[in-house]
Amino acid sequence: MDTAALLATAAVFAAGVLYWFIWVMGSAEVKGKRAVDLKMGSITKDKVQDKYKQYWSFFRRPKDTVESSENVPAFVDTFYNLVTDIYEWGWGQSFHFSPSVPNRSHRDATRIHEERVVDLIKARPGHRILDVGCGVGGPMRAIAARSGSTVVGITINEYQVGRARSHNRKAGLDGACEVVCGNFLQMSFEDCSFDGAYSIEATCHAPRLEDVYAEIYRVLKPGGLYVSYEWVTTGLFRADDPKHVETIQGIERGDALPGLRAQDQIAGVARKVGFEVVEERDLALPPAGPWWTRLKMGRLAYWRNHVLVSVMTLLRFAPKGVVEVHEMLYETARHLTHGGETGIFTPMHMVLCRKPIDKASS
Ligand SMILES: C=C(CC[C@@H](C)[C@H]1CC[C@H]2C3=CC[C@H]4[C@H](C)[C@@H](O)CC[C@]4(C)[C@H]3CC[C@]12C)C(C)C
Ligand SMILES: C[S@@+](CC[C@H](N)C(=O)[O-])C[C@H]1O[C@@H](n2cnc3c(N)ncnc32)[C@H](O)[C@@H]1O
Repeated sequence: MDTAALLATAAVFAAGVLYWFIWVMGSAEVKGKRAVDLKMGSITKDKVQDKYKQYWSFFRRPKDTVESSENVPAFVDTFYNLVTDIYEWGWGQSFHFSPSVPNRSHRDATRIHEERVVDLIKARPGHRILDVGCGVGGPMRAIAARSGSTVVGITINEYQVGRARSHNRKAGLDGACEVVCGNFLQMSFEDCSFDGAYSIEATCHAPRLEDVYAEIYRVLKPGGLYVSYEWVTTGLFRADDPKHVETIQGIERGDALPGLRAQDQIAGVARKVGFEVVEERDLALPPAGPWWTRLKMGRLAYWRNHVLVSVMTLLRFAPKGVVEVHEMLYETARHLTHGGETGIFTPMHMVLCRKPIDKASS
């Protein structure tokens, strides 16, 4: 091949890559995602690698030390600085799973799973509802819109607060949705100040579940309902099966969890802090459609995203650590899928609780 032909081939190839790059970004924008905006939360380029290493060294430390429990909220905050943009970009504004629904889109299935909360806690106009661990507010907006209630969300991550407020404004729901930055283990809200509360796949980050449940109990009005979708191991999990252990530890490490609890512990914790348990059920069990199929179907997209984040890192649109964080999430998706397929793990063990009517705070 002579030089001219070589140059022409190279030019065609470069144009192809550029066209593909623009197409990927364009299609992501059409779906409402922000392909060019992988800033990694509030972390600057140079700090991403350090934070990422810090995150891993934390999760490799021996478990159950008092010191690590105290540090959990700070590391969870670091984790969300690392993953929030990728989550939003690759999953949407709701950071949770949902049972798949035949002939319905992921978006619909997500909304259905969120709106179920409205019926469970009987949220209605005039109510003030607490969203414990609100992320960037996908569930909050769906629940406020559906119920006519006012929803107040709390998240430990400052970056998510900004994202959630901006989404609330764009959705015209900033009058109905409020977002505060804080630790759900020590909330600044008044005793008995909420008519209802919910947490969607968030309390799994608490080192001791009783601490967050006790706080929710405190801020609920007597008679108020609280529902939680909990991440737990099921009765099928065998601690003496190395593959089970690898999967569960993979889920814990890749999702910043201090340790998954067993399904049969949840109601006991709720009762211990004073709640009446109204209902308890794994929403992932049949006839519910599998929640993990959405993760499985994304293999091609993961590869595309990997190329995209690599190119963006190369062009310095994204900080260095993004590629590694993306790889870590890919690995986590594998563990989550295995957890779902084997049935040893569920992200939607639902527990519905009531604060007894004759009790004031604590
Ligand atoms: C409740 C929690 C988060 C649950 C899920 C929202 C996220 C768990 C794993 C995440 C993802 C895994 C693979 C990513 C993929 C490699 C990337 O290309 C696009 C984004 C992913 C699909 C990402 C999206 C969010 C999750 C599904 C935990 C933290 C308690
Ligand atoms: C997986 S996300 C779920 C977000 C939201 N519920 C949703 O479904 O989109 C978990 C959320 O819990 C929040 N969180 C974890 N630990 C927290 C803590 N100690 N205090 C406040 N928020 C916390 C995280 O910041 C994040 O917003």
